[in-house]
Amino acid sequence: MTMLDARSVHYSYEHGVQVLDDVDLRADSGEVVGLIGPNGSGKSTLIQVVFDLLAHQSGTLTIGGHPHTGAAAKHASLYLPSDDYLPQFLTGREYLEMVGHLYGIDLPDPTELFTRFGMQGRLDDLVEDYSHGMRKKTQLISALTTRRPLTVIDETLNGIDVGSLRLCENEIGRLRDEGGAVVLCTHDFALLERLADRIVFLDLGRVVVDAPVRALVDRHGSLATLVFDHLDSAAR
Ligand SMILES: Nc1ncnc2c1ncn2[C@@H]1O[C@H](COP(=O)(O)OP(=O)(O)OP(=O)(O)O)[C@@H](O)[C@H]1O
Repeated sequence: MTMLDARSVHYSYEHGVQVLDDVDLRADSGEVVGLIGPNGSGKSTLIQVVFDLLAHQSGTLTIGGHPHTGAAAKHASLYLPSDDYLPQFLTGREYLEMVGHLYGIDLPDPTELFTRFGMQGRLDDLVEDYSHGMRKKTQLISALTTRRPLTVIDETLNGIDVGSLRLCENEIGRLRDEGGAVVLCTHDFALLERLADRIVFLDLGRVVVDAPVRALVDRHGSLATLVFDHLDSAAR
């Protein structure tokens, strides 16, 4: 089933420059899609349009078959932003409970995940005392406990230690194996070669590649080479 279906999306910020130009982004159940592109290519803008954080201007967007602006779409999806913002006045446990309330679900006890992510004993500390990496990991734990049909992770994996990254890879793989759709926006191409099924490569607000990872690696040798070749090419 197609969990995310964004078609012909255009977006311009107020100054009028077009940032997204006829962009399609699809993610199916049981699929990890890697969203890549140079700085400023429009990845975060696209994700924010998908999550109705920026008002959609043209194109069609559905999540789980529902219009992306409606409650059913919002209930089916979770977005982890690139920043590490969490409410400072809550503990990690309270934050996760709040996320559970927002979705109307009882989340499993996060103690074990906190321990596995190297944060044992910190669940009842205020978020304001967490390091940057701990905040990122708390955001990730919210995704791993709410287990929405669509999870979009915008550079949330940057800045976490290598052991936690390994754990995340395994857990995102498990989400996918259980039928979840995951969109992973990252500059970590090695991670995507290990984890992603398909790559969507945005450049200057347009999709320049949408293909299975295996085929791309077979053709170019690596995702990095694919990107370098494109950036050096006259086609740009
Ligand atoms: N709030 C805003 N107002 C005006 N222009 C913006 C705004 N946010 C982003 N842009 C512009 O939109 C373009 C796309 O930015 P966006 O953040 O979507 O790119 P990105 O691919 O996510 O980049 P990065 O890899 O650096 O995170 C850039 O030219 C950026 O300057």
